[in-house]
Amino acid sequence: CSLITPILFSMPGASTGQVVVTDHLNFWGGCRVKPKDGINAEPVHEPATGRKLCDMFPCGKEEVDQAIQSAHTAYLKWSKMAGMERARVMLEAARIIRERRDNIAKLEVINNGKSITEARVDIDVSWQTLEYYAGIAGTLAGEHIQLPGGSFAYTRREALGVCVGIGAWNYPFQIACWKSAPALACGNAMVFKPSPFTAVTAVILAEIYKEAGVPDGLFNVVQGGAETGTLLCNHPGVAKVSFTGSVPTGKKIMEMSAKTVKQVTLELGGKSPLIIFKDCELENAVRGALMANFLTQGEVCCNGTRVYVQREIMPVFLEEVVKRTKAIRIGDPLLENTRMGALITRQHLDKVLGFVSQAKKEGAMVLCGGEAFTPIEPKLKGGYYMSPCVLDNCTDDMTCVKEEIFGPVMSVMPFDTEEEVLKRANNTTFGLASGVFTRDISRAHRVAENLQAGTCFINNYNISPVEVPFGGYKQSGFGRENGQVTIEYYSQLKTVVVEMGDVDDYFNC
Ligand SMILES: NC(=O)c1ccc[n+]([C@@H]2O[C@H](COP(=O)([O-])OP(=O)(O)OC[C@H]3O[C@@H](n4cnc5c(N)ncnc54)[C@H](O)[C@@H]3O)[C@@H](O)[C@H]2O)c1
Ligand SMILES: C[N+](C)(C)CCCC=O
Repeated sequence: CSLITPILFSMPGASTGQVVVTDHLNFWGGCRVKPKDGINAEPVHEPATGRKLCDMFPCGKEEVDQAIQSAHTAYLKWSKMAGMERARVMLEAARIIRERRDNIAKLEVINNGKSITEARVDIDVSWQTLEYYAGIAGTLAGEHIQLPGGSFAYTRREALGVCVGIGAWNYPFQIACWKSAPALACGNAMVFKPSPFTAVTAVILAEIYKEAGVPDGLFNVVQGGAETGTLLCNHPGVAKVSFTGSVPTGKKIMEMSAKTVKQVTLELGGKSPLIIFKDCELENAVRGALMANFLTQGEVCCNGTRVYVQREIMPVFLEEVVKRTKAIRIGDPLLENTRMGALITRQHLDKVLGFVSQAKKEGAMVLCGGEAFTPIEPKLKGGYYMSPCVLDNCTDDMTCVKEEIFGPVMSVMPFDTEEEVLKRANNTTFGLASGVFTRDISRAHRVAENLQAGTCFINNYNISPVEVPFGGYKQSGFGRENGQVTIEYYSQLKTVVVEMGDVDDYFNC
C-alpha cells in the first residue's frame, strides 16, 4: 500500500472547487483499504461549493471486524513498549503533521467549510496534542505501598486495549488527535470513525502515524454513519468508546456500551451562557462574544450562545456587537481574509435558518444576519453560507435560547443582578462551558464557582490549549479530553500485592 496520499502532493496549488478525492478512505492493517462491496456510496460534499468531493462507502460488519482485529494485534505489541519508546514515535508523528500543516489544513477546509486561518489553528492544536501526550507517555507510572513485615504492593498503569473513537464533523482532524493521542500514549490501539460528512482527513492521520513508525493496525479508520458506529459500540473486542457528538447519539452510545461494560467518554452538545457585567472591559467583552459565537460558522459545541448582558450596558454592547458582526467577511474559506466560511451541509444550513425563523415567530428581533448568503463568485453559488445573526428581545423560554442551534446565531438577553443571572444561566440540561466578563476579580471567581459547567472562561472565550481539560457537566457528557486527567480515561490501574513472609495458617489453627 502507498504511504502518502497523492492528495497531499497535489494540494499546494489547490483552490476551492478543484479537489476530487478518489483514494480509499478506510485504513487498517497499516494500509488504505478498498471498500468491500463498493455499493451504498454516500456522497461527501465540499460545503464551500456544494460540489461532490468524494464518495464514502460505509463499513459493514466484516470490515469493522477486520479493523478491530488489526487494532488488537497492534495493541499487543504497542502496549509492551516502554512509554519513552511510544513517545519517540508520537513525537515523529507530531513533527510530520507540523511539516504538512498547510496541506492538511487546506483539505480540512475543503471538507468542512471553515476558514483556512481557523483550520491552521486546528492543525497546530492537533500536533501539539501529540507532543503533549508524548511527553506524558514516558512518565506513566504506578506507586509503591509498604505493608507490614516487609510485604508491599505496587500499582501498574495499564492500557485498556482497543479503543473506539467516534467523531463529529466540526473539528475532524483535531478530534481524531484529541482522542488518539492520549489513547496511544497509554498503550492502546484505536479504531476511529469520522463523521460521514467529513470522511477525508482522518485517514491522513492514519498514514502519518504509520510513517512515524507505529505498528501496523495501531490507528485505523473505518468510514460510515450510525450503522457502522453501532457495530463498533456493540463489538465485544472493544474496551472503550470515546464519542464526540450530539446528546441523543451520546445516550445511544452509552446504552450500547453498557451491554459489555465498555468504558465511555462522552463529549456532547451545549447551550452555554456568557455573562457580561457592566464593569467589564467592553471592547474585550464584544470581541469575546464574537469568539463565543462565530468560530467555525457557529458550529462549536462549547459556544456561549446565551449572551446575558447587564441592562445598563445593553445599548452600547448591542451597537458594537452588531457593527462587528456585520463586518465579518463571509465567503471562499480558502482565502486568507475570509473569517466565515460555509456551514457543513445544505440540510444543516436550512435547520439553522429555521431556528432564526422560529425565533422571529416567538418574538425575538433580528438585529443583523440570519439569512442565506450567496457569494458573488460563480463557483461558490452552490455553497452553504449564511450571514451571522444577532437576536435581541430574547427570553429564556424561547427555542433559540433553549436548544443548541450549532450555527452562527447569538441570542442576547438583559439581566440585573448576579444572583438572578446565575439562576438563569444554570437553568439548562446542558453544562459544557460558560463565560464571564468583569473587572471584579472576586465576582469573576464567585461566578465561575457557581456556574454548572465543565469550563468557565473568565474575560475571554473558546480558549482550549491541550494542557487544559475539556468536557461537560450534566447532559453535556462526562470524562475529559486534554490535560493530564485524560490519562485516567485511557488506562486502568492494576494492583500487585507481594507477600514477603509466610501465608497465615488461618484454617488449621
Ligand atoms: N463536547 C464536544 O467536545 C463536542 C465537540 C464537537 C461536537 N459536539 C457536538 O456534536 C454535535 C454535532 O455533531 P454531529 O451532528 O456529528 O453529531 P451526531 O451525534 O449526529 O454524530 C456524531 C457521530 O456519531 C455517529 N453516530 C450517529 N449515530 C450513531 C449511532 N447510533 N451509533 C454510533 N455512532 C453514531 C455519527 O456518524 C458521527 O460520527 C453537536 O451537538 C455538538 O455540540 C460536541
Ligand atoms: C477548540 N474549541 C473552539 C474550543 C472547540 C472545541 C471542540 C468543540 O466543538
